[in-house]
Amino acid sequence: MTPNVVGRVNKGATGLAKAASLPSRAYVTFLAGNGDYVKGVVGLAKGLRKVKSAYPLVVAVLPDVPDEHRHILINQGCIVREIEPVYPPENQTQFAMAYYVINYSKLRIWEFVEYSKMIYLDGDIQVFENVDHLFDLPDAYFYAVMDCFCEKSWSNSPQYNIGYCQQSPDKVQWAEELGPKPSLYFNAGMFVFMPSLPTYDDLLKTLKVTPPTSFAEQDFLNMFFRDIYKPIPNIYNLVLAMLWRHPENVELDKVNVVHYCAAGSKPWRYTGEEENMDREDIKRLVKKWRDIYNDESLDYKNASVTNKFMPVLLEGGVVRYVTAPSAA
Ligand SMILES: O=c1ccn([C@@H]2O[C@H](COP(=O)(O)OP(=O)(O)O[C@H]3O[C@H](CO)[C@H](O)[C@H](O)[C@H]3O)[C@@H](O)[C@H]2O)c(=O)[nH]1
Ligand SMILES: O[C@H]1[C@H](O)[C@@H](O)[C@H](O)[C@@H](O)[C@H]1O
Ligand SMILES: [Mn+2]
Repeated sequence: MTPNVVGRVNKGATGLAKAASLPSRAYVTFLAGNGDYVKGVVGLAKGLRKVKSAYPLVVAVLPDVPDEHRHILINQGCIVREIEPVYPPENQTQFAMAYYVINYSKLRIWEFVEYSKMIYLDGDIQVFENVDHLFDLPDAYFYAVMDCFCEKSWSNSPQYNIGYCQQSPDKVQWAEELGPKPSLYFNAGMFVFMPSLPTYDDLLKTLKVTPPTSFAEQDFLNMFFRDIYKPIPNIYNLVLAMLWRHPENVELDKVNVVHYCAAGSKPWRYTGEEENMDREDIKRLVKKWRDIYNDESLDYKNASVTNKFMPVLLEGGVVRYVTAPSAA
């Protein structure tokens, strides 16, 4: 099989030949509905451009994303791919938090096998440093950042109830009477994975016989990839609650990727009124996101030619996206 191609092309034909031997890689995010998450994805596309990521951003959109939003994304250089929704087994959605049920559809990204490796990023994530090196992590593992159990969103869990968090496992010890200590648990807003049709089939088959739980596909992915999960440092997905729950574990100046997942922290609708939102560090991070979102020089149409993805026609008429040849 011809290897898939996405890569930085530096110089004309030599560059293309080189690109043809590169594995194909892309960032991928997920978009549902006609609300304002499209702003998050635009911010993310511009953030990836700002840090000169060599790989495109694929947006997996549900059918309910309006054309107008799809056009906004295409005009920002994104590759828009429609996916069908995935629902948990019938009549069982009450066990997952309603807001998260739609996230099961994220499982469709395992079908994107024209890419050999992808980095999934939620639409409420921003990248402040280039993290392309994460694509070079050894294959065959599932990489993500460990979550924190201290926010109210976890209040239905035994962890929250006894005050146990894997981020500070010595503060409150796991209570053995609750059963075996839970495996390491990741936040599913960011992960490095390898699309694969056998894995995709297995994911969907397993989902059919797995009762939904509070954090929907996040719980499911944690269960499914338990044996190959490798934690990576929290600089690759800073869950904002870490700033007030585990400040000793955070080196803010080293953080590459920020996840605006705390209640009230979405930068495109931030008011500062919710709990913890008037912190100086939060205000600074929201401003950093907004500066990128509002920076017109980062719009695809204004981006320098070396930082744009261009479709090229390869042998067999296959279209792949590569960055444009530099003018040099
Ligand atoms: O109306 C919506 C809601 C969500 N999303 C997409 O779904 C993602 C997940 O939603 P949130 O970012 O609002 O959720 P959280 O970060 O609080 O949720 C976390 O837990 C979820 C459990 O389902 C998912 O695993 C999610 O990736 C993980 O970051 C969004 O970023 C966005 O990409 C939309 O497009 N439209
Ligand atoms: O994915 C969820 C979500 O991001 C919540 O906002 C956060 O409190 C949880 O820790 C996390 O598991
Ligand atoms: Mn999120």
